[in-house]
Amino acid sequence: MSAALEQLREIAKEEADRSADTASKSQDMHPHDGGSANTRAEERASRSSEARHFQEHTEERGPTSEAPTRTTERPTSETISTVGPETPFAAKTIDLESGPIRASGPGGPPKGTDGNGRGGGGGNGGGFHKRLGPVDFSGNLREGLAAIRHNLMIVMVFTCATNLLVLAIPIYLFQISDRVLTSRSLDTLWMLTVVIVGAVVLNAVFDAVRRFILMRTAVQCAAKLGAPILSAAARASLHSNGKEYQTLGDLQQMRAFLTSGTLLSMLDVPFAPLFIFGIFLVHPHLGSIVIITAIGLLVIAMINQKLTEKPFATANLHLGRANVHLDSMSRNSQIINALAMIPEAVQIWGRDTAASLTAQVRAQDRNIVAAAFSKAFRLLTQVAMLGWGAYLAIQGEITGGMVIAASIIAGRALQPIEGAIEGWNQFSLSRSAFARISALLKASPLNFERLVLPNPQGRLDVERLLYVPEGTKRVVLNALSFSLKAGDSLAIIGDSGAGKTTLGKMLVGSILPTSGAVRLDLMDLRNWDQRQFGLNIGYLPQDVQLFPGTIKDNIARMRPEADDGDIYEAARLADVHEMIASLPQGYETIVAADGSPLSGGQKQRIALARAFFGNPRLIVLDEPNSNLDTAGDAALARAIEHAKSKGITVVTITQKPTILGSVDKIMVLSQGSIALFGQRREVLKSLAERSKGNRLGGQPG
Ligand SMILES: Nc1ncnc2c1ncn2[C@@H]1O[C@H](COP(=O)(O)OP(=O)(O)OP(=O)(O)O)[C@@H](O)[C@H]1O
Repeated sequence: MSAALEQLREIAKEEADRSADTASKSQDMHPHDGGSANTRAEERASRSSEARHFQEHTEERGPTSEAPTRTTERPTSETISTVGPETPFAAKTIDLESGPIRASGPGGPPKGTDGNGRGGGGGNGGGFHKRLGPVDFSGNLREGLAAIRHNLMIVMVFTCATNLLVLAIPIYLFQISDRVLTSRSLDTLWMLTVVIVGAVVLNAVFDAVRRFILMRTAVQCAAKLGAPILSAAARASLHSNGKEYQTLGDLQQMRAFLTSGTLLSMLDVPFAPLFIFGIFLVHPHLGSIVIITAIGLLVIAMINQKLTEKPFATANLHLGRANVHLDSMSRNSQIINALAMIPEAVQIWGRDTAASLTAQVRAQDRNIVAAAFSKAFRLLTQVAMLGWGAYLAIQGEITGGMVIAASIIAGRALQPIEGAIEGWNQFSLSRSAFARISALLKASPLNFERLVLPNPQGRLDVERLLYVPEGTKRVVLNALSFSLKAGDSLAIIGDSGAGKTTLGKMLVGSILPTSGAVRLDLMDLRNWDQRQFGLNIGYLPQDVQLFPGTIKDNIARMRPEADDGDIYEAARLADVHEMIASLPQGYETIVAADGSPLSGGQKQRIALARAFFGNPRLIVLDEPNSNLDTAGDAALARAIEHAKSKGITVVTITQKPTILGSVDKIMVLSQGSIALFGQRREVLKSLAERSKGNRLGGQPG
């Protein structure tokens, strides 16, 4: 056991002596206090017999390494909790009394409920939270798709018009060479010219209109799906390393595709057969030349796709790594500068960037060669069309005007085919991007609307909690079971790596157990409406991060509609008002992403106020005093007292013994299992006895 625990045992011993003293004094002082004195004596007797039983039980079982098993048994005051594998302490639940509680008192909703189903900030344990409106990401996706489809249909009408109008030029050329030049009629020339100019202008306008519509469609799509994607990604990242956030990049990819030339080419492709059919009507030989060219272009594109697929994938992989590294550099810029790590950091980024660029160059080289081939192939087609057309004209099978018109129409038929083929890669990337967006939005647990429950009172039940991180075989938390009544305060202590932080995260639902359950007011955290749950809890993580913004914003959890009174109340509850008042800009002090200009301890205390904001019913504080001085420690103790007086359930994870004086219960966690759990005095006494026993036995603690 660590020095910290040794220190704890000393405190425990002192506390045990003190309490024994007080008990005997109180007995002396109330010799005739019949009923209550007897009851207290009985209680003590029962506790000491329980302690003996605990000792015997421990000796019988000794340390075990049994695998965690699931049970439906609920912990009661008599329940003895599971013993963890090879724990230095035998496990014993000294006090797990906690009966079911009612969500609201008999006389209607408790204080703090406005009776209208609102409450937002938590209220005084009753009432219903304010809904933000139903979340329906699948609906958002459907709406986004419907908007795209609707706009694409309008664009298709304009595409149809532009494809017909594009025939104006070949028809003009055909008419000039075969009619105007032979008849030498200026009137016909004027009339034709006026009609064609009108057609060309109209064509340009229609083309612009369809581009306008596509551009707005892309914006509409991003506006409709951006927020749902970010919300769903934030939720999904709970189970991963945050890769879901990249789905926002997928939306960018989709947006780029919607405004790209590739989409326009694809919309034009259905008209290509019509043009080719027209050329066949002019002469089957010319039509065949166009068909052969289209097939040739397709073959070149397929070969290109095959040759560039791998290097493009490699380039993206390395680019992703370089970006991750860049992100980490920007977050750790201070340490990079302080430890003179800039050359190494740049070198790591440079290695991935160079690998990405090398692969890109390889892919682009092949792309350029393929593009040159298709361009040459298309130009040679024009030559073939004109040459073979001239031959056919000499043979008298077609006119000169027909040759020129067929050549222009061939160009128009091949252009979208070539564009679509060239952009196929972009199309397939966008299709995969859309599939990822769709999967993320449809599978998001935020879609499932939960029953709106009364705001919790703060009862916490942890049942057979097992946590084995994904991809590992390490049992971090092993069959933990305990209960806290609303308003209880618990300190979790234990060696470094015992699993305290992991348990804290599980109590606030930021990681989910492999099996077992954490229940707030009897409801499994997984079944709480997430917003309602978040509004009713407070959490101070070990690694405190503040958001860029004012202190006021940070305490109010960045809620723009937060009430000034609630912010002050949170600061007062966390005992930080005085500290904030001493800052030159007070609550309006702007905090940067790295927390400056606040010190580590000040940051921690602002985060404490954030945890208290909105009158939560459960607060989990992970090492809240790791950066605090004596004054900060005292303020924290007062904050816990405030919370107790407000009936807030507080769980404090700590390595420092100073906080123990302010809590009702203590849990000693060892190697992922509960070694001791119970009323503060009992646990401290037990620790003291153990320490004494170990000293007498000459064993190390
Ligand atoms: N995702 C994970 N993958 C693998 N191991 C993990 C994971 N999360 C936690 N652990 C391991 O579980 C153990 C408990 O970690 P945890 O952070 O909960 O300890 P702790 O008691 O809070 O320690 P400290 O007091 O030093 O903060 C550690 O050994 C840690 O390496």
